[in-house]
Amino acid sequence: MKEIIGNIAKGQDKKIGIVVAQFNGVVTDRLLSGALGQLKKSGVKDENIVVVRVPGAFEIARTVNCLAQSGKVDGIIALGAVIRGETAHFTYVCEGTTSQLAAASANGNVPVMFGVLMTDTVAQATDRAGGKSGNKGAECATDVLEVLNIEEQIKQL
Ligand SMILES: Nc1c(NC[C@H](O)[C@H](O)[C@H](O)CO)[nH]c(=O)[nH]c1=O
Ligand SMILES: CC(=O)[C@@H](O)COP(=O)(O)O
Repeated sequence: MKEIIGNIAKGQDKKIGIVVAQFNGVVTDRLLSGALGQLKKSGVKDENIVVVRVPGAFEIARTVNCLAQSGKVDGIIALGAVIRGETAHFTYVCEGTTSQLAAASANGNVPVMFGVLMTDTVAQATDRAGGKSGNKGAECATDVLEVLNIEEQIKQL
């Protein structure tokens, strides 16, 4: 019986793309900082990271697909912060972003980590961007390296 589990220590040669929404930039900048810090801690070289800034969460998926099809990266981290307002817009931004990113990761050329916060309050978002609930960007950095290592091991079966 063979068992495969991801090893993030094997990420040094990987090229990672980060697509980050600028909407709620106070939060998304902290997500980005968490992701960059964890990638560096895991040995990913600075020259192997590309950061693409898009207006809002709804624009992330298209840019993720563009980056995935470019062949320039091995994995992608999608970062954003969608915070509920007064109208139904929140629901449709969340639904559209989630479904498109899920499809991009499942069907695309490279794994895509889902680091788009979807919260009812600013406090919930800041708690998850380096606050008491951790940093979703840092989590995604660990996760993308784990997935890439898993897929390398599968190819060697
Ligand atoms: N309300 C939030 C948005 N809204 C903007 C959309 O994401 C999109 O940029 C616009 O509808 C144009 O297509 N975006 C966020 O990232 N976070 C929000 O809370
Ligand atoms: C998630 C959103 O698009 C939201 O911030 C927009 O706010 P509102 O629903 O009050 O227009």
